[in-house]
Amino acid sequence: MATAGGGGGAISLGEELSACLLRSWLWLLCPPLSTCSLAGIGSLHREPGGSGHSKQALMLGSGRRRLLSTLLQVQKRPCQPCRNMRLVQFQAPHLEEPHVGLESGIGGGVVDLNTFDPALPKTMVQFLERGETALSVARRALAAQLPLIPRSQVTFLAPVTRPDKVICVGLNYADHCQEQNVRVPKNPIIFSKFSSSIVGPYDSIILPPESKEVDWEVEMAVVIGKKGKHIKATDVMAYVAGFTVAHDVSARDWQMRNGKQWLLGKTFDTFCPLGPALVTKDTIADPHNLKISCRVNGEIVQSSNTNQMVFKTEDLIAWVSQFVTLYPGDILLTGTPPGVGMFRKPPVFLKKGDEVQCEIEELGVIINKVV
Ligand SMILES: O=C([O-])CC(=O)C(=O)O
Repeated sequence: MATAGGGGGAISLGEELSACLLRSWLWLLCPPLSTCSLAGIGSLHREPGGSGHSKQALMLGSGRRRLLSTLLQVQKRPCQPCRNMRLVQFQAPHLEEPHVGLESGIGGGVVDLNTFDPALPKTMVQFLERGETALSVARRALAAQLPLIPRSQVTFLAPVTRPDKVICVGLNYADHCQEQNVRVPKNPIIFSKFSSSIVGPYDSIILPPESKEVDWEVEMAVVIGKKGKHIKATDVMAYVAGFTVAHDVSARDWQMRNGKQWLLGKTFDTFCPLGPALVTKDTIADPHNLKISCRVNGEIVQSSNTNQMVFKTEDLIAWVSQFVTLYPGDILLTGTPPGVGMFRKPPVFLKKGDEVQCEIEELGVIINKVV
């Protein structure tokens, strides 16, 4: 599993891409080895005659050995899906203010897009407002041999801060409806969080003294890329910038008070960790077929797939945009799978010292300590 920290080496994103291309090439030559991390290949290289894999390594011809050596020089840590475009907002000690960047794969270092092109805006909302112009700069940066800022020097902010809206969807997994004995809704159930609840992917969740029942909810979030109203389901993807991981932290006691308006229970400060990256839609194979999970103190509490969503991104955005204009940077949380604390027997709630990891395949993992 990907980790939040992990040292970024002094390699460039271009080199990392080359490693991926070389690895694909290696797959053609030697399929079983290509599924190992490059670090793994390193150990195969050093330990001939050990495991079955090592024997395979020994059997390689000189051409393949040269290829392996090249790979080892290029990168010695696992190569995560590095063709994703992973837009981030980050801060680093040498910067006066946060910048927009590219995360070089899950757990990798960061390319500073504002250094690559000083004309680019420094916030994601403004970056998205520039549309294709900004995205094409990011694409050029992805393809270039740019230096990476090591991950150890980077503080990640949420990929979007202060959007116009954070829209949420309730009861969007049939089995989450089942665990609370309610019917699957006929139309999406929409509520919201204030944007002040957004925090970064590794920031703390602050337990409010006003609540005794704070619960977890992993969710996939959609990030809007273009202004739109009355968007047809068939046109929705043209309005989507990409996807990220969200945690819809929920104070159950307050969710059910206040005339049963969910807002207060959902919008305490720090109740919307997001990130680490906005993965652009064109670089994800299928956002509606991704494993999604939540761990509390290392133990899996939610485990599902986004293919279980009742209403998919197209239906949700078509529905919501009947009522409100969507703007670049708006966030839509798409609902949580079963396994929340409130419906356990007995119920379980978050307490100080807990650590929650929300993970979605291809998108990444956010890790938030409860304080
Ligand atoms: O269970 C809730 O509180 C509703 C909700 O946010 C969801 O289903 O994702």
